[in-house]
Amino acid sequence: MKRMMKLVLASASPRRKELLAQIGITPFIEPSTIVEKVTSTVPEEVVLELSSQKAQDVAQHQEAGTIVIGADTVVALDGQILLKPVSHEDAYRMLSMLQGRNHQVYTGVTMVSCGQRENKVKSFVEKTEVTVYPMSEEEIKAYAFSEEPMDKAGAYGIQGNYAAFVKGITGDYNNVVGLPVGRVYQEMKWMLEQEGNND
Ligand SMILES: Cc1cn([C@H]2C[C@H](O)[C@@H](COP(=O)(O)OP(=O)(O)OP(=O)(O)O)O2)c(=O)[nH]c1=O
Repeated sequence: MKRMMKLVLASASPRRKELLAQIGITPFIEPSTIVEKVTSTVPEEVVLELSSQKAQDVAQHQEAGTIVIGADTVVALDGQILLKPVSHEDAYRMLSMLQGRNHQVYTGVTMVSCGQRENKVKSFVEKTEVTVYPMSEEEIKAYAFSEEPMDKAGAYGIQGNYAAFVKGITGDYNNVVGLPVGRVYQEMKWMLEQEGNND
């Protein structure tokens, strides 16, 4: 990327930080403190709203020349949103619904480029289809009552033990883990090029 700028990741998710590190980007970490509120029940709209709230919240305190990235990931089954489980029983319920079926993972990303006078904002949604093998009662219970599901949308981590149950995916794997880094890089490059052209 041609210009030096400060990058802030408005996220407490260690996975998002690691995915950026994988492509050589070391962001400052400033998780947003907003109380997440949504006006929609459509997965694509929900992740856009939440990613925007997180990025805008953190962008308020930044100096010009900073880019803030906010992201939000949900799992959707037949259009119904599955967020993070609130308990192991809740994880068990979600995992029972997902086994033997296809579902979608949506990550919304909002990038705010902080300027002297105004901020520029770019948002997008990335979708990945995931097919899950049938799971036995014992497998669902063992996984649901492990620590892995608790901080993850849909109660699973494709990057962890749940890989044993993933038959296939269509789309970006990193999107399921919480950040479609390829698209983030491309969109950020485009954003900086546009700003360079306007200088
Ligand atoms: C489906 C799936 C989700 N996840 C994670 C990615 C996200 O961290 C989490 C969804 O929660 P989010 O609310 O998107 O993010 P977060 O609370 O972890 O972090 P922050 O709000 O501060 O940005 O689920 C996996 O790690 N693996 C998976 O396979």
